[in-house]
Amino acid sequence: MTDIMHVEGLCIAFGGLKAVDGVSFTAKRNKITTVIGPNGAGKTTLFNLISGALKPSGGRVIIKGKDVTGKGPAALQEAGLARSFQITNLFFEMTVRENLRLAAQRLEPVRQALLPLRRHGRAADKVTALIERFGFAEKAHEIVAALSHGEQRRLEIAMCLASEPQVLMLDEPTQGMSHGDTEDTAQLIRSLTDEVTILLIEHDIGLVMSLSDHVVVMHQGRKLAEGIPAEVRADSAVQAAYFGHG
Ligand SMILES: Nc1ncnc2c1ncn2[C@@H]1O[C@H](COP(=O)(O)OP(=O)(O)OP(=O)(O)O)[C@@H](O)[C@H]1O
Repeated sequence: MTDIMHVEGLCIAFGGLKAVDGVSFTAKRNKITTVIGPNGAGKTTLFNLISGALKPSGGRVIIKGKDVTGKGPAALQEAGLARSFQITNLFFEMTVRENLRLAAQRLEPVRQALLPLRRHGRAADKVTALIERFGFAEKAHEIVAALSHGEQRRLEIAMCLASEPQVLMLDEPTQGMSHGDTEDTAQLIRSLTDEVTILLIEHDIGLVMSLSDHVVVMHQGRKLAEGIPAEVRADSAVQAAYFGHG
């Protein structure tokens, strides 16, 4: 089965404002689906509905055939969903390795949590693999506060992967990064699709075009268009609403 997540007719209103108004799309396994749209289009609210931070007033979220609509973040994590929160999940006074070790703790049996951290085992192996993959070998023992902003953002993504999710939601993962860091992070995100399905919010249109397999365009709470990057870019309604010309 290539579909891993179905979003069906999600809705929520704040007062009279329909922030997300009947949005549906499907995320394909091991692909990158990117949600774009002008400021206030409803992208973050859509992510909040999918990740369980907000309960929709209508519609459903199905992950691997299971209805997870309105379930809390813990149940969604159980269903295989992880969301990066722009470095707010990091412990700044702990080292890179310690942060990853905490994030990977979920892989250990519950009784293990009561014992001192083990040097070997599934969680420890995962941490070592992530340090390697994310290029932190030389910084594993540095405290997070000493890392650059780009490194902190990358560590946050690595932390999300530590619990071995199947769907990873990233909200503007390269925001505030230098050009070089953006390129490296884009390459890294692309490489992650061999193990995870990615759902992205991104404003940098160059990145959207080069990174996405599928693009969902939102405008005023609704889905305006979807398709492969070249298709949505050529769509006249998208050009008028998003690129500012038609
Ligand atoms: N908790 C809330 N209460 C009231 N209105 C809200 C709330 N959250 C979002 N909104 C409104 O819903 C609309 C959609 O906001 P949202 O943040 O989802 O848009 P966005 O596409 O993510 O925008 P941006 O690109 O600027 O982050 C906006 O008009 C916003 O003001």
